[in-house]
Amino acid sequence: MSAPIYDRVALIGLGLIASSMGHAMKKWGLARSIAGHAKTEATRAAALELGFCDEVFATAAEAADGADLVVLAVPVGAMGAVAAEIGPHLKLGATVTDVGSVKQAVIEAVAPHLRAGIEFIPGHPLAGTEHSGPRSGFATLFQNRWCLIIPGEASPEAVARLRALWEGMGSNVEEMDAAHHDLVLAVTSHTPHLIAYTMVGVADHLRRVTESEIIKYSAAGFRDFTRIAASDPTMWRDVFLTNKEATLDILGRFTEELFMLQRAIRMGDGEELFDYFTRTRAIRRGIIEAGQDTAAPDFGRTKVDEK
Ligand SMILES: NC(=O)c1ccc[n+]([C@@H]2O[C@H](COP(=O)([O-])OP(=O)(O)OC[C@H]3O[C@@H](n4cnc5c(N)ncnc54)[C@H](O)[C@@H]3O)[C@@H](O)[C@H]2O)c1
Ligand SMILES: O=C(O)C(=O)C[C@]1(C(=O)O)C=C[C@@H](O)C=C1
Repeated sequence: MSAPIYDRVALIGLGLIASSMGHAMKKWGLARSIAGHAKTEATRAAALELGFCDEVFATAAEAADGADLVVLAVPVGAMGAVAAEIGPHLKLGATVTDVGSVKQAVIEAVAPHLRAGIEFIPGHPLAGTEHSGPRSGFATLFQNRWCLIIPGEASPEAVARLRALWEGMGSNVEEMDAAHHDLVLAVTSHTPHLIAYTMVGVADHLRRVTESEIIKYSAAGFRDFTRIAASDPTMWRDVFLTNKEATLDILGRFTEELFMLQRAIRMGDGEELFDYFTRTRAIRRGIIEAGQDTAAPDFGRTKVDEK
C-alpha cells in the first residue's frame, strides 16, 4: 500500500480502462475515494459490486464535483461533450486528464471547456485488451506498460502528481507532444487495428463467395493477427475519425510496401521476400528482447464484455 496520491478521483465512463484504473488505485491505495459516472444503471451497479468505485452518479457533473482528479475514460468522440458538462462543476486546482487513444483532437475538444485554474494533462496508457465494459478491467493492466502524458501548460507539481499515480499503477511514464503521439500511435496501434479488421472482412467475404467455413477453420496465424479486431467499434470509429491525417499517411506507406511485396510474389523474387522478412523479423524480435512487447498478458481477467 502506498500513501494516497489524490483524495477524490472521479472516473467518467466506466469501461475497460476506468475499471482497471479503479482496481489498481484500490489495490495500491492511490486514492482516498473513487467516484464514478456511467450512463446506465447496470454499469453503475457493476462498479459498486466489483468495488472499483466507492460512489456512482448518473451524471458526469455530480461525479466530478469536488474531485481532485477527473479521468475522462469515454470514447474519443465523446470527450468534448463530457468536458462541456463537467467544466462548470470542477473544483479550482483540480486536474483533468483523459486516457483517449488520440491526443490532438481530445485537446481541441476538451481544453475550451476548462477555465483558468484547472490543470489539464492529457494522457494515454499504452495498455488494453480487446474486451470492453466494467467487468473487463483488472488491476495489473498497466504494469510495465508505457503511459504517455502531454504536460502542455500544466504546472510541474500537477504533472508530477499524475506521473506518480501512473507509476503507482505500475506504468513507465513518458512526456510527449500531441502531434508526435498521434503519428507514433498511428503506426504502432491505429493502422494495425484497421488492417486486422480488414483481414477479418476479407475472410468473411471469401466465406460468403465460396460458401465455405473459412473462419471456423481459422489457423493460429489468423487468430493471433486478428485478436484486436474483436475490439469496441465505437472506440475505433472515433480513433479513425479523429486521427485522420496520421492514419492516412501510414496507410499510404503500408500500401506502398504491400505493393512491393505483391510484385515480388508475382515475379517469383524469393531474394526480395527473404531479405524483407529477415529484416522485419529482426526488428520484431528486437521489440520483445527490449521488454517492450505489448501483447496483452492474461492475468485471468474476466472475458465477459459488458456495457
Ligand atoms: N481499449 C483499449 O485497449 C484502450 C487502451 C488505451 C486507451 N483507450 C481509450 O480509453 C477510452 C475508453 O476506452 P475503453 O477501452 O475503456 O472503452 P469501453 O468501451 O470499455 O468503455 C467506455 C465507456 O464509456 C461509456 N461512454 C460512452 N460515451 C459516454 C458518455 N458520453 N458519457 C459517459 N459514458 C460514456 C461507454 O458506455 C463505455 O462504458 C477511449 O478513449 C479509448 O480510446 C482504450
Ligand atoms: O492489446 C490490445 O488489445 C490493444 O489493442 C491495446 C492498445 C494497443 O494498440 O496496443 C489499443 C489501443 C490503445 O489506445 C492502447 C493500447
